Amino acid sequence: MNRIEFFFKILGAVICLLFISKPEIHLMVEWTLVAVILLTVGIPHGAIDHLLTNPQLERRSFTRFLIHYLLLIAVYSILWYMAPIPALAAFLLMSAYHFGQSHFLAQNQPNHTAWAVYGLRGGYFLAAILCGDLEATQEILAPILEFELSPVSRLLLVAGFGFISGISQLVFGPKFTAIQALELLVLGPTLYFSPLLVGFVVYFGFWHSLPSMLVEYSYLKNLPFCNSLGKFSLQLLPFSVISVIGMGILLSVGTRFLTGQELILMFFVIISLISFPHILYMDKFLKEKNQN
Ligand SMILES: CC1=C(/C=C/C(C)=C/C=C/C(C)=C/C=C/C=C(C)/C=C/C=C(C)/C=C/C2=C(C)CCCC2(C)C)C(C)(C)CCC1
Repeated sequence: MNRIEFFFKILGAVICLLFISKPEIHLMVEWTLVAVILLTVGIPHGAIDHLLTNPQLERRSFTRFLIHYLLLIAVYSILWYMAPIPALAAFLLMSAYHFGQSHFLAQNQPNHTAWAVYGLRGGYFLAAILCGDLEATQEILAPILEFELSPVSRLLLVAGFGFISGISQLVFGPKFTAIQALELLVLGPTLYFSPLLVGFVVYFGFWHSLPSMLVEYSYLKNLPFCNSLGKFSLQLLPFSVISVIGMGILLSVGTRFLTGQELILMFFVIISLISFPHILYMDKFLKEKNQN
């Protein structure tokens, strides 16, 4: 594991432990953490999908890429509008796969079983984040979905996911690394006991976005316009800024009509919209460049 990645994963674990041991930490600190991680790695890691498709895109192919990207966002927005529960289910399933994928960035995985191994691994960590602070998850989802889960069943659900995820890797590969075993045994419970947004943003930032961004950098760093960290960061900027401005406008319109919890749901819906094309492009990129 890269030293930068290692440092931020340790930092992430420390942040979670701090919030677990001092639940009275002010909500403002939690939101600042969310904002900092999203703005520095969360949003930018998806903002160079065009370069991953083809670093030397000509004008025509770039326009085709943009239209395709925006069409996918539009189709998924319609699904959210017409059928929010299936849209949510699709979001959870694709997030599980996408998050799981980033636990295997350095390993080759035979294609026909990869979806199960990735989906179960990401599903385990997502389940730990969502079930660990179920009250907060329920509050956010309340405008579209009401559900109950007893404390025992949530624990069984998360443990079951973790167990099947471990078994699936033992059966289908790739070979377990010490880090992966540690993540299954230590990261899962840590996320389970963390407050919802802290667990989510730490995992999303340091276990998904940062490692993905490092893979993107190592792919692009031989090209003249990306051959230093400064130039790479410049490439991340345009679409990150456009996305942040777009999200800001939508959320500030939302503040006029929506309650606090509804706004948080709206925020996740917006994230799901930009994540849909990103997940497809990233999957293609990783399969071609990294994972066979
Ligand atoms: C390129 C481009 C662009 C940009 C892009 C970007 C910037 C992207 C990004 C991307 C991204 C940034 C992605 C992300 C992803 C994420 C995810 C995948 C997530 C998931 C999550 C979840 C799953 C959640 C869950 C939950 C919680 C946590 C709580 C509450 C409840 C719920 C369930 C919601 C634009 C559009 C401008 C234009 C065109 C081109």
